[in-house]
Amino acid sequence: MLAYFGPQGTFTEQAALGLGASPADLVPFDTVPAALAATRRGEAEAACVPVENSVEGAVPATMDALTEGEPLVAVAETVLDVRFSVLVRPGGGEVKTVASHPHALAQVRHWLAEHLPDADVVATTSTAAAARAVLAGEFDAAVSAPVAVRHYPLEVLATDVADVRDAKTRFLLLRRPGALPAPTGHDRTSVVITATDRVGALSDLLAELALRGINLTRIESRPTKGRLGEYRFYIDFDGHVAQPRVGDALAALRRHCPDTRFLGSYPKAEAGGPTPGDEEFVAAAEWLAAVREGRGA
Ligand SMILES: O=C(O)C(=O)C[C@]1(C(=O)O)C=C[C@@H](O)C=C1
Repeated sequence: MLAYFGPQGTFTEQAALGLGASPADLVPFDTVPAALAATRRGEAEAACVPVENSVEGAVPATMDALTEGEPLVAVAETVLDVRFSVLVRPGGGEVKTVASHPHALAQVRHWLAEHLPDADVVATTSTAAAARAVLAGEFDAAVSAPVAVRHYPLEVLATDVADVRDAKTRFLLLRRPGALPAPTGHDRTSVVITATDRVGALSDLLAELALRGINLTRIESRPTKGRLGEYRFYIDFDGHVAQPRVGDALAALRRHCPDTRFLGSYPKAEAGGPTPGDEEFVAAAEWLAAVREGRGA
């Protein structure tokens, strides 16, 4: 069973299918924490959840759920283009209320102001939950994934709705810790670190990556929910932990901050340049071994 952030017809369902899940294996959960909890309990083999959007940024529910509870690690990612359809009940009258996931609403703010200026905007747990609620008569219109209309007998009021062209959302496939995906040469590593409160703490962490020629691809912070001013940093960087330079960097991060959680090394969805090779790291380790054994200098 593969858990995903549902119900049927979410972007996340499409992401899970794009990652090779078979439709018969997919089981929807109404929230990201619920999909991850089913995976932690072993009821689901893996969970597919949204992690960040190019317009609205990180999905806080996913970030928090990744640090609360037993560790899960990402084994794959995928990126989807995000454009919405606005769905209404067939023959439905005036649109007085429009519903969707907060991330979706944030991506169509201008469109709503122009086309449905008088409608009340209501947040739902997901874009597909909004479509389901429109069908049930709770709201008049839903901002949904285009595929939602295949699952819910609604009418399409508008297609291709997006304030920002080329908006994209990134999704992760997460499992309980186990064998890591093999390095491909185009990988990403994710960690979450609770930085200690001292001068230069974050700069020291980032320097460990820079010193080893590792490209930082994302950094986000979330409060620890403990003391005001105490943060967790979600850091993504190029490379796979199996590579000497990346493994070295990860150990250094862990030395700085014992509260470091590994969130996975997995192939990148979008091809970038290959991660720099590790030849000089391997050569230096061999040289050091020789020095220690009295074979070299
Ligand atoms: O509600 C959905 O359809 C989702 O899969 C969630 C989500 C998100 O969390 O950003 C995914 C893609 C879109 O950016 C809007 C909503």
